[in-house]
Amino acid sequence: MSSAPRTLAEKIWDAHVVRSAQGEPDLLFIDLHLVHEVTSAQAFDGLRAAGRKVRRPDLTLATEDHNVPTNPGIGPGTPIEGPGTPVTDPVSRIQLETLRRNADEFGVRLHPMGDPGQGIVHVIGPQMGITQPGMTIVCGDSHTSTHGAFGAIAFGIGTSEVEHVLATQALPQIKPKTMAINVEGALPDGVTAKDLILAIIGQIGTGGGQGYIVEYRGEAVRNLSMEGRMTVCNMSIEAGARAGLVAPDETTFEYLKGRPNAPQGADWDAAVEYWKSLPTDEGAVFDHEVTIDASTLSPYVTWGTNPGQALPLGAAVPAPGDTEDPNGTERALTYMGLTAGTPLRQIQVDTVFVGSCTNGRIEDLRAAADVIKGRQVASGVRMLVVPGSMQVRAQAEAEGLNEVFTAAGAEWRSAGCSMCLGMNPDTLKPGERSASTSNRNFEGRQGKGGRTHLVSPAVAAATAVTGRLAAPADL
Ligand SMILES: CC(C)[C@H](C(=O)O)[C@@H](O)C(=O)O
Ligand code: SF4
Repeated sequence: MSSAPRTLAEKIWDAHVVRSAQGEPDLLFIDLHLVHEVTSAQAFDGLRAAGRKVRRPDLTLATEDHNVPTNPGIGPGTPIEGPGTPVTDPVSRIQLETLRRNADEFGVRLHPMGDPGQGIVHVIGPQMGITQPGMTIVCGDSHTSTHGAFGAIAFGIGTSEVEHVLATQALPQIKPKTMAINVEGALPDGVTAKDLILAIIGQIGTGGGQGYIVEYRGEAVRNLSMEGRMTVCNMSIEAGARAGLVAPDETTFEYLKGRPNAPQGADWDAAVEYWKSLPTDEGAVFDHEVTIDASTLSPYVTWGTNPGQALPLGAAVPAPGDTEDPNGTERALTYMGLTAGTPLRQIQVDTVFVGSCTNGRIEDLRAAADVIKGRQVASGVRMLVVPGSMQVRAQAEAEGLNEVFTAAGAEWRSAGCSMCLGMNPDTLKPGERSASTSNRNFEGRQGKGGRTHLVSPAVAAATAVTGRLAAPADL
């Protein structure tokens, strides 16, 4: 092996190449394959048709997340069909039934709706300690980049690739280029990981990461919790990046230690020693570098229909002529029903959603609860708080956060993707406007005709109180 300095991404990549040939993609070994109901059915069909088995069921984990309703009463044994099922949409039911049949037939572990281990695929991996530094992780889901927060190469794949990984536990991949995003200085008080990633995408654009694995570096990133790092890595894909990662450090080890699937005893010590060898070497060269001054940031919100259309909350809706893409801005403003020059703080919402794989973890719920505690959701506003997993839900309940939310007039729900996207009953009606802690504000994302402003959990909670886009400092 060469002794030239390497980046974190290059080290993980090199350690997983099982076959490399000039002019061909590398064949990578995959350490963890996550599966959900939306992108797996055809892959299992393909295996069945070819008479193949799942090569490594021990490295494969499935959950139900996109199609599950989040009615408060859902628990172990809640049926997905028959009288009394909360699953009313036939397509959702078929997808859930199919995943259950496939998991059973192919011997894949599955956390079904209502199971205490169930949750959004990108929330349960980390919470189980199954997501670890140095790994290669794939899932038929673009936000697989979330797991990069642990110093893993984690990326979304298509359904034919899902089939390939199920059959072989390997995947041919062209090596992406490397980019460093250096976030220097400290985030000011009240500025969160979500604001940081919205600011980054606002700066580099939704195509800015295309062709790259991004490593987030610098003081502000080092100071983020694991939850915050997951929020940042989660949205790498919204900047077009193949993956996003953060070097493992004491924060990572502290988070993992003692989790059910984390190594133990001597194995733990050996793992930590290996993980400590992963960070980018002094002198390693990235193909591209971007520097962000954290101290200049403030709470960010989106005004348009892609995550790059983000501005500080103190700004106003831009005029088409003031942007690089006047036509795109014009179209976004029309869809969003906004007028150029309107201060963002004057935008009124009728729905607030706290949840998703971006901001549905315990720390996110704590941040929202902190703001809403002792206050009331504004009249005419509906606030949904949806834990990213049943375990997050249980923990939040143990901390009394559910009572904080319900006392404020918010709805406390069961775990799932929920209003992040319109694949389950939690949707916006045409023309409704949300402040949402999720990651995509595309046209129709939260329901046909729905309008989405992406925000942090703290901004979501403050917005619920005032009924207009607001930060906690405004209350
Ligand atoms: C349904 C799934 C394929 C999709 C994705 O890949 O990201 C979804 O999770 C999303 O967030 O849009
Ligand atoms: S929470 Fe949203 S972004 Fe995350 S996996 Fe579900 S639908 Fe995709």
